Amino acid sequence: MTAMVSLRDVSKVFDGASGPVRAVDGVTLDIERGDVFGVIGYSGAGKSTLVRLINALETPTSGQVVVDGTELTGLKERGLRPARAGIGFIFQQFNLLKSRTVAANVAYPLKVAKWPKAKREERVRELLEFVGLSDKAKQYPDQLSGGQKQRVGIARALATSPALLLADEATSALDPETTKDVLDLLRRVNRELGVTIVVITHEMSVVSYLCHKVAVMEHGKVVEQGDVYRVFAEPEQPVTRRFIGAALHDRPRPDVVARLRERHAGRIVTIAIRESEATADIIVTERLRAHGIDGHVVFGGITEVNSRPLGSLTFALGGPDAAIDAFLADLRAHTEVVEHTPDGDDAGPATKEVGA
Ligand SMILES: Nc1ncnc2c1ncn2[C@@H]1O[C@H](COP(=O)(O)OP(=O)(O)OP(=O)(O)O)[C@@H](O)[C@H]1O
Repeated sequence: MTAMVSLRDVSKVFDGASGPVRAVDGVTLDIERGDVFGVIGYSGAGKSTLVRLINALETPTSGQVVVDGTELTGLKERGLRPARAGIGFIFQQFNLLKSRTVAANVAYPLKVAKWPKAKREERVRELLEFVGLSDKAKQYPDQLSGGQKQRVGIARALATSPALLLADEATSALDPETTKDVLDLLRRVNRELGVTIVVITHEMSVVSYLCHKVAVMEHGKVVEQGDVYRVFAEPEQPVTRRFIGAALHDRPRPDVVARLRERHAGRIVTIAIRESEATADIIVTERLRAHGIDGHVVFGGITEVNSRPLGSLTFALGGPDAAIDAFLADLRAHTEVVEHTPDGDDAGPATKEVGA
């Protein structure tokens, strides 16, 4: 089966005030059917332009864009219309019609598509039930909370049963609790309705909660892409590491290490917890006992990335140095271990096999 979205060496150049701007620069990627695909990057990285190329609101300067088997490149306005109709869109600012009720907002694309009234009403009922807003049908957008407005936005985007849903910063205007509700709804859209979702975001937490795959953008280029867990566990690019550092608060920063050292006697060591070491706490506890040394957790956390555990735990270790060295060598055969020494971080011998 072909990919839902396929970009081949796609570039978009705008005429900026001070010369041409390569908003998207030679991007090649495939978004498979049924995936939730995240596109992450800082402001100006080219994310919005990339989505606008996928839904044919922009035409590429060069390269090829294929959506659901249709090559968009070269199509005229009339040819683009059916392609756009197969794509749902949700926005940061919801873009609801204030003067119309919730039901009328959801019905709007069906009206445009000339559905008969009775069919429209039935579909709206079904959609409002799916997003949990059946009781709000007659209310107006201003009477709803941000999360409820985005639910209406999602219902409206799904009205004509698109195979692809594009979400551009869809949760950026929401608080964390509401964000989680909306992300849970998007998960259901993907799992229960089989809709492929492309999520544009600057928040790594959104990617780790919702996405299967991720592409990291910087200066118009995709600098890294792949399985979300792999990218989180083994980031290759500095920009990716910065995003992950902001999402995982489990690795102590230098100032935190300095405070830990003041508070705790012994050697301070951070141990990575990966899915391959799902029982890492047991391994650590067992090895501590086997080597006859003391250790207690002083910092860290384990989070879920794509529903799999990832994080790290920092220990203060006490006992004879030789025993601690043997313990660290032992653990390094299983996972990444960093010792925070007064001279800086020591990741151990370069030949260690990380995550083996
Ligand atoms: N119509 C346009 N004309 C000129 N320059 C543009 C146009 N649209 C985007 N750009 C420029 O292209 C670059 C990428 O913009 P884009 O909006 O795609 O980035 P982004 O990653 O979505 O950022 P943000 O999250 O701030 O929207 C920016 O430098 C932007 O100024």
